[in-house]
Amino acid sequence: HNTYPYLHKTDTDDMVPLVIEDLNSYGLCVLDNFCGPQLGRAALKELLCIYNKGIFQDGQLVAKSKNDAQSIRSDKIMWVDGKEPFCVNIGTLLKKIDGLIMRANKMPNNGKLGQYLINGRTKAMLAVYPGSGTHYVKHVDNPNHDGRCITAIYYLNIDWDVQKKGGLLRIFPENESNTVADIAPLFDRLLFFWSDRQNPHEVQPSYDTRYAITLWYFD
Ligand SMILES: O=C(O)CNC(=O)c1n[nH]c2ccccc2c1=O
Ligand SMILES: [Fe+2]
Repeated sequence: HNTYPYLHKTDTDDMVPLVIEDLNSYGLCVLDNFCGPQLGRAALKELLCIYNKGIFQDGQLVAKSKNDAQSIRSDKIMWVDGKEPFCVNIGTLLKKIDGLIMRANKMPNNGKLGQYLINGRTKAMLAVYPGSGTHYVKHVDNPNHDGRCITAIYYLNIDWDVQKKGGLLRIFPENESNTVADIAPLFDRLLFFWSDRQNPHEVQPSYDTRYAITLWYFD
């Protein structure tokens, strides 16, 4: 597989053209250094604090082992709206992502993005893959027109080395049969992709604890 030349270092202060260009060309967009290490680390700290309170939901049931007592659980999640007192920095991060998506959606000549009128989003889903091979099987986020049009994932993994820790997100764009998009879940990286059948994707087995915050935008 060859992979996409879509990786952007966002030193330019206006990311809107990048988002429009890449969503139209590749159906996905990767923005690095999205909000800077300060806010990124503050958001990670809040996520860790919530996670260590043990209030995340149990991980998804992936495979029942032989005896029912154990079952392999995968990603653990928790939904927040970002206004909670323990999510101040996560809330600031979410506002930045909302602002970018809304500006891109309103921009004239924004191609396919103009076909949507984004008028809301889900709460933020905090997701932790606890390592030891936890993964997410190949799937489509919105296979049956539930209204979600764009998936936004913000990664918080400092010093993440995919060679050692796995946890790669692999997207299989439907109209690119021999091309995949391999996205490492790097700290302060923001990813957008169309949520529908255009983008089947999988989270490959992770061998360290892997943190992400996901939003789905509705039209
Ligand atoms: O973390 C990633 O890189 C990609 N992650 C996903 O595609 C993904 N997609 N759909 C979900 C639904 C419920 C709980 C977790 C998930 C989830 O991690
Ligand atoms: Fe997904």
